This record gives sequence, C-alpha cells and structure tokens, in this order.
Amino acid sequence: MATSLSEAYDNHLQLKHIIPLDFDLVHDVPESHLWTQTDQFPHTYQTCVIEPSIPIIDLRAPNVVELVGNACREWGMFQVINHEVPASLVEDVEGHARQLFELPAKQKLKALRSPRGVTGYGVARISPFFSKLMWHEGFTIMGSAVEHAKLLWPHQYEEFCDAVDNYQKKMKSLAHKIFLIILKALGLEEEEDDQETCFSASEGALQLNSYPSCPSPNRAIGLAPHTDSLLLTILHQNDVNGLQIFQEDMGWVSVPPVPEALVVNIGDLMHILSNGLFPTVCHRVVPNEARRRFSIAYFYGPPTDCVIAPLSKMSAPRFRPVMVKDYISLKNKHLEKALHLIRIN
Ligand SMILES: O=C(O)CCC(=O)C(=O)O
Ligand SMILES: [Fe+2]
Repeated sequence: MATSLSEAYDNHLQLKHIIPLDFDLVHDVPESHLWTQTDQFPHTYQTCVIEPSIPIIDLRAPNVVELVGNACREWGMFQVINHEVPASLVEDVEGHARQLFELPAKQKLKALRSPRGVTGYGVARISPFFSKLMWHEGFTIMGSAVEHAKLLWPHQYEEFCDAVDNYQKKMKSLAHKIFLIILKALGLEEEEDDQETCFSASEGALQLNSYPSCPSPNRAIGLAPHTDSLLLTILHQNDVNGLQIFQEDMGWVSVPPVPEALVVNIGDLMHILSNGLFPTVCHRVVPNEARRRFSIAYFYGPPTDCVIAPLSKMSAPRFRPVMVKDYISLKNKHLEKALHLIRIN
C-alpha cells in the first residue's frame, strides 16, 4: 500500500516533550529561547545591507518560463502575482489562522500534535536539531483538518475546515502549474520524462505559522535556518517582515511582503531533479518587536513512493535516485546533511 505524506513524516523525532511557550505570559526572552551567534552557526546573524530584490514574476507574462528559470537559477526563490488565487480566500485563511493562534494556550494544547503524529498544534518540526527553541508556534494540516479543528472549536469547526480545504485545492493546482513551468525552464516538455507520470499525483501539506511579537528580537529566532524538503513551497506572509534567505555572496536577504503576491521557493527534491542547477534555498524567519507575523506555507511534493533522480536529460547526475519517503526520513535524521548523503562525489 502506498505510504501517505503523514506516514512518511511520522518519525523518530521526539517532539512530544516540546510544547510551545505561552507567549502571552512572557515579557522577556527566557533562557530556553535565547539564541547567540554560535547557535546560528554556520550563518552569521547579520542581515545584508544592500537589500537586492528577489524577482516578482507575473504568471501571465509571455516570457514566464524564462523569468522563472532565471529566478530559480539565481535565487531558488521568487514571488508570483496574477496567480489566480482569490485574495478573499487568502485573507479568510489568514483570519482563521489568527483566530487559532489567539486562542488561550490551554485551548490550543487540546490540538497538540500527538507524540508520533505529524499534524496539529506544536513547535517547528526542526526544533529537536537545535539547542534553543524558536519564537514560533505552528499548526500542520495534511488532508482534512477536522480531527484537530473539532478539538479547538467543538461547535464551529466547519468554517475553518472549509477554508483550509479550498485553500489547499487552489494551492495544489497553482503548485502544479508552477512546477510545469519549472520543468519547461529545465528544457523538459510534458510527459517527456518517466518521472512525469509520478508527479501528476503530487500532493501537499499546509503549515500555519505564527511568530508572536518579541521583546528582544535580536536575541531570538522565529524559525531557524533550513531548506524545505519537497519540490516547492508556496507561501503567503502577512504584512510583517521577517522572512530572509541566505545567499553565499550577500548574507541574509529579506523577502519583503508584497500585497497579493505569493512567495515560491525551491525545495530539496527540485534541487535533485534539476541536478543541482536550481539551489534549494536556505531561509529563516527573524521575529518582530512590535507585531505578530503570520504565514501560510504549502509544501508540494510527489507521492512518497515516487523515486526522485536528476532528470534523465541531465548529463553527469550529481545525486543518486532516492524514494521520496526515504529522503524524508534522511532529512528527519540528518536535517541539512541529508542532501550530501545522496550526492555522488
Ligand atoms: O514564515 C515564513 O515566512 C517561512 C515559513 C517556513 O519557512 C516554513 O514553514 O518552512
Ligand atoms: Fe521553510
């Protein structure tokens, strides 16, 4: 039987002992959440001063394939406008996320992610890899959110579930559309590669993120540096700055919120497919002193039993083929070292 995304993510990470801080109760950053320069290793804390801008691409542009290809090669990230996801739907889901995270801590804990579970309320999945905790709380949805939503709002869960279902449908079709553009940018026409059949059944997961305002933002981190594991991520951020990407020659570059735009970033599996041509982008979130930041991330990936390898038209493959579920489990154990483990030297 095929493995679902949540089964693939069900792993040995011990998140059960980590419960998000009740941010309403703290007036200073506690020791458990205090990050120093060394915790940020290997990247410095410094933000890039020149602030170059990440491309904003109109999905209706006649040369969209070229624009997307350039952005993927140079940045591993871009923002899209004219993506046909109604602003009202995005606002609706953001409003529900806000309501969820503004519930009293005691209520949120009713939907706490179970010890071996993947979905529900909890800390960032990458938390066990770091000695300090993050200024963040999240809620993960894979498929239906009913089970956890009922625990939060026993009599009023339908609205939340309908909104996230609609959002996931829109995200899935947008992600597939962008994925096909990226394949074209790699010189691949539809159905040309064996892996294409596998991709047509690609699925996703939804992550609601909340970064409460932080009394001492320079001494805390919203989300520690990481790359996303799957093919690509589509992200909505509210109007509060915080997301940054790491570029070797520039340091940390901000990804400013652009009204109605969605951020797209390349994940590890896309990096493998492109044979390393498109970088999987290392990103982090810094907290804000005055305002709470929200984001909604949709992670798009192939079925977990699909085998991923550099596209056959690429010469001299730099990665060995890997089953999606095996890659997820490598990432769960080794985080950023996972890619190196499948690299051909
Ligand atoms: O909140 C953000 O801007 C980034 C979220 C993120 O990187 C993630 O959920 O993987
Ligand atoms: Fe991410």
